[in-house]
Amino acid sequence: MSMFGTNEQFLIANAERYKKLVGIFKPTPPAKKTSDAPPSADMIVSTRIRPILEEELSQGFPECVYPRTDSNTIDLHELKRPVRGLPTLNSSNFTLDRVFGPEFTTSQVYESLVEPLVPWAWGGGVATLFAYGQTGSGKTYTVSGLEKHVAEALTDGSLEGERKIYVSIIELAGQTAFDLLNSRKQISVLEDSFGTTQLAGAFEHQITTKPAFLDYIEAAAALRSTASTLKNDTSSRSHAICRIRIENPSLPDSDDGLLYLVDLAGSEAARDKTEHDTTRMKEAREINSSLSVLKDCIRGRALADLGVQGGKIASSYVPFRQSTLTKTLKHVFDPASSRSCKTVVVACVNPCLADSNASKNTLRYAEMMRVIVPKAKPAVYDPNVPSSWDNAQLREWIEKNSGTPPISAAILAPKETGPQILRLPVPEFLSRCLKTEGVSPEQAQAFHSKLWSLHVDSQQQKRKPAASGTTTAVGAESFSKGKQPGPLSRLEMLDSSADPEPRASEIPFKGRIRPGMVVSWTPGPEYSIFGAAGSGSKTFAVILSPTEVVGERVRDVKGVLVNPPETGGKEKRWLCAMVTPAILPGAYDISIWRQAVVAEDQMTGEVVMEWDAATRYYYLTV
Ligand SMILES: Nc1ncnc2c1ncn2[C@@H]1O[C@H](COP(=O)(O)OP(=O)(O)OP(=O)(O)O)[C@@H](O)[C@H]1O
Repeated sequence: MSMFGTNEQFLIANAERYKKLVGIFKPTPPAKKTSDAPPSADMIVSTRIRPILEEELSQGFPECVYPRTDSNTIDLHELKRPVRGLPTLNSSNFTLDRVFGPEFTTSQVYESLVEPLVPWAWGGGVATLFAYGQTGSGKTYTVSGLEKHVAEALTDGSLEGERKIYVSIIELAGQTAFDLLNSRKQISVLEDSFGTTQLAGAFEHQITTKPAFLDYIEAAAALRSTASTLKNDTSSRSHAICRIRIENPSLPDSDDGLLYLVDLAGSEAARDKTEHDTTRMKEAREINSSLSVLKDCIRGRALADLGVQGGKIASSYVPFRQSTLTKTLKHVFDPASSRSCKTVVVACVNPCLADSNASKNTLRYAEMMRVIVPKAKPAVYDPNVPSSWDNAQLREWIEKNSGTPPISAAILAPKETGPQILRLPVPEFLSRCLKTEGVSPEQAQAFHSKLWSLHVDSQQQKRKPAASGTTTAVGAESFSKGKQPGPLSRLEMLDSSADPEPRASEIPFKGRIRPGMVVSWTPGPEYSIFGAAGSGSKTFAVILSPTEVVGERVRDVKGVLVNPPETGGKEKRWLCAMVTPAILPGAYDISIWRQAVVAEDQMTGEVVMEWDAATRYYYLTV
């Protein structure tokens, strides 16, 4: 009996005819939508086709994928078995941002895709590489090779400044995670009540030299493959996540840089794995669903980033809570973390004709992940719209607006345009400012806020219908002058947290606290995490009600009773909903179900927030 199934026998028997048909194949142009527009600069979807292996060649299978030499399009040919007559060719093509054929080395792939991610993470950004594809398509080969190059780049002293580097490597199978740098100990992926994903129990190891780094990478790989042999090939059915955290000791308050290298679970079972027991099928379903959520998250995040860059804000939804994988990668996907991200996807393809179906699915999935930048008309220069500035215009603005001493524009923006400087990770922006002699961290921070508030204002202006006038809180302004609200301002009032009381500003805010008022507050130790989270140090909350009217069993976000029976305190306390920073710097969300108890003593002032229907976020009104 042959070791091959009927389809494989058919392919081997018709290999010569197949090759002849491929030889005379006339390529058709790829679909317009995918080939014309430029890809997003911060999101690259590529494919790597591994060489056909000796074993596959000796079995007599031809190759099925053919990169075109003049474009990023790949042709994939299958042999169709007709009801009668000779087999015919069934061809499809796929266009991606970059294509690496079998002749490309891992070094070349690194230079093209990953090298730019390293200084990005070093500067405080978030960078992620995902490799996925069918079992045996070269994911591990690719990721482990790339990890070695990353280890080299991070430790060879070529990057500027001092950093502390920490690495952790975990494996994720379904809902379960294992620490690959701690004897594969099981750890838990939890999202605490503050929305922070915790890899409870995962070790982080500080790295100072390349050999130490490589030792960790190898130890993790060895552990993964031993576990795999013992447990029936688990490696291809789990995700491996190598997380490198980069701390900048000179900016202790800034976000750490993050570089993730992710070797994803095989997208489908290999051809020769036939045992489809229920556990296996359940696993396969889980993997498929996590890969599908991942695709939506990658696309959603890339679209949201395009919006930040000054383009039209695409309505995008990032369903990162829907799978453990994307929850673990919360920093990459959470729209509430306004971090600058770069993402690279490598779709690994096995070129063997017998696996053409899996390869087709891999390439199709890759194509779906691609985000095409809509062809925009070049922005017309406007001094109040940072996203319309070229490098010279940006530099001029920096020199004039950065205070004393003026921040060197040549150091802050050697070649960046307005949209590019807005995308720069905040720590990198601040580090560059601090290179000008005499500039203090406060000046750098204030200057960053100045640029961003100009940007956010210009975006709001663009979205405001002309009739509604200025962006100031109309309610507050007209009432404080003692005017009765006109029909227009009453309408706007409904979108603003401004006090409806005409002479509100004459009364200190603590004398007129009411549901819906937004206050700034300094969280006590019990909610200290709110102070640390988000952009900047300000924390805001929306008043819901006095605590004493709340039922006895109601609990806050920490699980603490809001109105315990034994309270006899005189201090006035209010139940509040948290205000959390949204993806656009300067924009906020109200987390109505994330509630905290705020004592009046902790409140430092009223702030006015305004709802913007176009972006679906709240903004502070000055
Ligand atoms: N670019 C390449 N050049 C040479 N050999 C390669 C290349 N890519 C992969 N291989 C070889 O192909 C085989 C399968 O690769 P690899 O183990 O990386 O696949 P995988 O997708 O990670 O599989 P799994 O999901 O089962 O872990 C290995 O023997 C590997 O050495």
